Parts: sequence; structure tokens; C-alpha cells
Amino acid sequence: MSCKTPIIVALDFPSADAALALAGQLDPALCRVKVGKELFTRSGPAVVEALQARGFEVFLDLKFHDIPNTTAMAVKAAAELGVWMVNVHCSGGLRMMAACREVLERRGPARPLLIGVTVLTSMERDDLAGLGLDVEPLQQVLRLAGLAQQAGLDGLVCSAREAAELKRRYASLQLVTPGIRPAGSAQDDQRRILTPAQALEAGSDYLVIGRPISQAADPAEALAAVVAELG
Ligand SMILES: O=c1ccn([C@@H]2O[C@H](COP(=O)(O)O)[C@@H](O)[C@H]2O)c(=O)[nH]1
Repeated sequence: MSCKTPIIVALDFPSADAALALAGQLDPALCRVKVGKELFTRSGPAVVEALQARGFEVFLDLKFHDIPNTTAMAVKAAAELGVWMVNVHCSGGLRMMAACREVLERRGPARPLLIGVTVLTSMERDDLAGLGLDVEPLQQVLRLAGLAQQAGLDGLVCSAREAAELKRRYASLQLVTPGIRPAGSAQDDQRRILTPAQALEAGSDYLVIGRPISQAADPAEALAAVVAELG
């Protein structure tokens, strides 16, 4: 089933049953789904396979961050699961990202998109200062984006707030943006947020949306509202 929208719904649940119950209310023509650390740690590859069997393309969001060989082998394992997208932290460095790219290239065109996580959307300037980085998030994102492009990655995880500048400098990188909040929804722990329409306008290629859909009284209706907002 090919998906007609840029929406990726984050299935952040403590069990496969809960994730599959939500997926059962969603249409794979209207969204892709994301399996992250909580769900994968509890349910493993089986939940990915169950979602694929229901027609969903899966973004395996495990944000690998380790030495080059370990990370590349983890990316290879993800590719063997047949996921649509996989990611690593850009702060693992150029050699680590290049090793991941190389291991996927050996698979030919039937490989997942390889995406680099820049600065988490939950972080703002003060959080970076706590890490010893006396810069605005945009500056750090741009620095990591340059490395990701050099390593041959397909795209970045960033905030939609950085999308316009990233598209201007790195037009070929696909931008995957969490921190999406429809007007009126809770910010939760996110800091660098935009609405779905603002994110698309800024240049996001994919919008990752979790709680505003997964915790809605009617998730299918919440998804339909985002689809309608995007026109
Ligand atoms: O910088 C990042 C990277 C990943 N995420 C993930 O996206 C979803 C967002 O969920 P919401 O409920 O819409 O906040 C979540 O799975 C995160 O792990 C991110 O938010 N920011």
C-alpha cells in the first residue's frame, strides 16, 4: 500500500496489543507508523512484522548511537527486517554514519532510508548549554547536517523550525520532523514545535506525530483532521 501523506504516527505504547489496536484504527494510505524504543524493547521485531502485514511502512526509530561497526550492524539488522526508514544519531560522527551508509549500499536499491538525528525536538538553547554547547539549536543542527550530508545519509530528524534553512543549504536531504502540534494541543515535553501546516510550509518532508493522535479520544478523526489541515 503506498501512503499518500507525509504523516508518520508514533506508536509509543507499552505493548504490541496497544500499538496494533491503534494501528487498526488507522489507514496505511493516510499514514506511515513509527516504532520507537519503548515498543521495540517490549515487543521486538514481531510488532514490526505485524504492522507490515497490515500494510504499514515502518520507521524504526531506535536512534542508534555507538561505535561505527556496532551501529552499522544494527542498521543492517533493521534493513533485514524490511523497515522503510531507520535512524542513527549524527553525533556518533562522520565515520559512524558513513559505515551505516556503506552497509546499506551493499543491499542495492531495496534498502531503508537512512536518517540522522540532529538535535532532539525536546531540547532548547539551555539544554545544549548544559552539554557544554553554547549555541542555538539551529547552529548545532546545521553543523550535524553538514556531517550527515558528507556521510551520504538520506535525511535528517530535526525540528520543522529548522526546515527552511536546512532546505536552503541541503536541498537533497529529506527532513523528518517530530515536535508537530496541531493548534490547541498540549506541548508535552516538546520544545521546538510547529503545527502540521506550518511544518509543511517550512519544508518538512515527513511529519512525526505521536500523542496528538495516539492519545486522542478518536485517533482516526485526529489523523483525518491533520490530513485535512495539510490539504
Ligand atoms: O528529536 C526528536 C526525535 C524523535 N522524536 C520522537 O517522535 C515522537 C514524537 O511524539 P509526540 O507524542 O508527538 O511528542 C516520539 O516517539 C519521540 O521519540 C522526537 O519527539 N523528537
